[in-house]
Amino acid sequence: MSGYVLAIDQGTTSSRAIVFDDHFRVVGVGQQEFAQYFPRSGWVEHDPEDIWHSVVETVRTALSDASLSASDIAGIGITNQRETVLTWDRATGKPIHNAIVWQDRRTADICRSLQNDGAEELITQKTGLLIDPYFSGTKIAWMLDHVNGAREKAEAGDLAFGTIDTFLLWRLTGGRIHATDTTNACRTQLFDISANTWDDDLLKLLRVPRAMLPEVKDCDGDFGVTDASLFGAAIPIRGIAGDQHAATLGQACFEPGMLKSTYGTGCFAVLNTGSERVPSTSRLLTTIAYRLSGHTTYALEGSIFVAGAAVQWLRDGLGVVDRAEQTGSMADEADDNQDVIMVPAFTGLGAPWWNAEARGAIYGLTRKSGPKEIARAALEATCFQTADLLRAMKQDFSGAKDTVLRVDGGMVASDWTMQRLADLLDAPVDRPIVLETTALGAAWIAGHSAGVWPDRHGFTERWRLERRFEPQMAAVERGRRLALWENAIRRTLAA
Ligand SMILES: Nc1ncnc2c1ncn2[C@@H]1O[C@H](COP(=O)(O)OP(=O)(O)O)[C@@H](O)[C@H]1O
Ligand SMILES: O=P(O)(O)OC[C@H](O)CO
Repeated sequence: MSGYVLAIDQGTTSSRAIVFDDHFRVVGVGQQEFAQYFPRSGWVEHDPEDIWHSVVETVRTALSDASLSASDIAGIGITNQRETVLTWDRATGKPIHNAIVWQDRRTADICRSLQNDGAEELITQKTGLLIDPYFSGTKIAWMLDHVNGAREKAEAGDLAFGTIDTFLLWRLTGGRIHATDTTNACRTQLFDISANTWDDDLLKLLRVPRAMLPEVKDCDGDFGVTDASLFGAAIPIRGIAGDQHAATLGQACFEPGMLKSTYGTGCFAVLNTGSERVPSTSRLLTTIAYRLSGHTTYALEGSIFVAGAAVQWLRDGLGVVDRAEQTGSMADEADDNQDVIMVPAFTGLGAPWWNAEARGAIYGLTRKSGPKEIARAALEATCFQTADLLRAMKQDFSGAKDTVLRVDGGMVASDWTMQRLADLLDAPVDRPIVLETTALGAAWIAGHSAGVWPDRHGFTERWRLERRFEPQMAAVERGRRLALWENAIRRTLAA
């Protein structure tokens, strides 16, 4: 059988399909951005049909870019933006509402009342998560309560719930398979990460009918085959993982203490903690890193909602840049005597603060401040937030002490940001040659599960460093800047 594997990477702002050969080289790519809908302040939606069409079209583009046909592909791996919620009619396959995206804050009130009812302990004990609108549970309840007749239909088993992977799987298999994997399930707030099952107490608490839930499989489970009419031949679907979990695998973070951070729309740092759950005392998430062939590996995760999204805002909101890559040279030229600090809490603050109501702020503006200082502040905010996460990880897990950070995602193209990251973390930052690590991780699951790619040891040997960024900033300056950030965070939380 051929060693070609296709990864579908369905992200927050774009869908990508990438064909890899058996040397893990990219041989074909398709990519499409799609519309973001902001119907009200703090609400974020996607049109499910946009997502579906972008996936089908990018797969076709990637195949033709690679000069391959569907029958040349040994397996598909799906990876996706997590927590985003979809519900569709089982009979027609039609979604009952737009997808409610992970960034969406509309369920802040439901979360507050869960908190007031003292539900957090149960949720954290079973799921490793906290109460925040970020997760899927309250979003599903909102959809069932706000679409006419939805709750009754869901209880009767006529509606299906799914995160993006599940929706794509349903459509790709012509409505034959309703399933997800453990990494996507574990972000819903409905899944017991120790027992590896949906949990009745949580379903009751969040008012989600069991009849609408998908079957949960290991990441390397058998997810059926694509409908032959879509790409010209049926392709086996041999792997699924949420994007941050796939990136953890793509970065070959197989050993406890290994850490990766992905800088896309948001930033998600995942620290492998091995086969035991490690509870967090610093308000990080305990989550499933991956589950392969019946064995669960756990992780601590720090989730930041705005990273590259702040750069997008400079481009699309403020209009001070035409292209994201201009921000690096602007930051380089910014005035060193101005301490402009941005807290990009556009949709609240994630780890370790978890404040759904916080909103963005810029501090330290003077009459001399301009686009360059603001661009630097946007890039540096991502580094400051990562420093908060790393500090929390070191508190929670002794194996994180001398950790090197492996980075990936669109924003790591910025040398300025990576150097500032190493400076503020006071730790080395490693950027690999293959930056499509999310897609590569999904491809590895599928390739290995299909029997055409090597095991984790063979895969690890082939991980290649492109550049290491070593810390260069003087300790006094690092301390001064981190203090400026702490002050800015304190004022934002108090506002
Ligand atoms: N050179 C750059 N400097 C800073 N930010 C960048 C650069 N290139 C891309 N980005 C940011 O990276 C993000 C895109 O990364 P990507 O991994 O594709 O995101 P996602 O998977 O969330 O859709 C965008 O928010 C963009 O603003
Ligand atoms: O699409 P990304 O890369 O911003 O990732 C989104 C995350 O999975 C949300 O938890």
